[in-house]
Amino acid sequence: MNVIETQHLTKIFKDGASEIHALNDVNLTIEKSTFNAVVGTSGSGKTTLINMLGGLDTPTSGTVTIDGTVITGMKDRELSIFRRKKLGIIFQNYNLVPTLNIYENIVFPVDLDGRRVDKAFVEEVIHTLHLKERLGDYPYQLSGGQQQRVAIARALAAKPSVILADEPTGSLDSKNSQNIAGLLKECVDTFKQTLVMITHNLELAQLADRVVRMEDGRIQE
Ligand SMILES: Nc1ncnc2c1ncn2[C@@H]1O[C@H](COP(=O)(O)OP(=O)(O)OP(=O)(O)O)[C@@H](O)[C@H]1O
Repeated sequence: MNVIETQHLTKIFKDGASEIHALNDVNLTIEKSTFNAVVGTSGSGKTTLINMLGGLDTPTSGTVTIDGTVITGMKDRELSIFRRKKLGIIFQNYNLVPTLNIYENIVFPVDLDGRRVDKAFVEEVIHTLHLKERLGDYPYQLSGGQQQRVAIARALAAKPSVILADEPTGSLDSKNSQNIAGLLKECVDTFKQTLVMITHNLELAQLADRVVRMEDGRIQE
């Protein structure tokens, strides 16, 4: 079953008189419960693609379907509810809530949705991400790498069917990157989640079931 599908997905950025074709007629299907790495040179369209899959930006043309629902053209409110229920997005800038402590940040999306937190699972995530000692702290007290780990924990805690990640281990050392990639892989296998992760790290890409290679806004598998 395909959990993600794009049809003729195109994004053109206008820059003065010139146009940048960041995505060029991308037709991508991603199967449920798979780990997908997106690789490609700088400027090839990876972040633009992830933003479109997460409904964070609107395509110039084409559509995105997630779990059978066409999200393209959805109203903002509808889209943010859909996103909260179905998607875990790990941003490059962590977007933690400054007035909530680390634990509250991690369970925030689940709380917002009025769902029960799976405490045992959240504890495992916290343990793997080495956040146990920091749960009562506030985001400003954490380093960039620690904040990144909180953002990953937050995305996983809600057990979304799709996890979108843009360089989730970008500011971490190689051992921590491997551990976190291992945890993400475990989530894919255990909870049948689907992961689409941009990475420049070829070691991490090797853990993936599929490597999607982008070049000039197109997929070159
Ligand atoms: N908001 C924007 N306005 C104008 N051009 C943009 C915008 N966002 C992206 N672009 C352009 O679209 C192209 C694709 O950018 P994108 O960020 O998707 O690449 P990327 O593969 O993620 O690169 P990197 O690996 O460096 O993060 C680039 O040429 C970029 O300059």
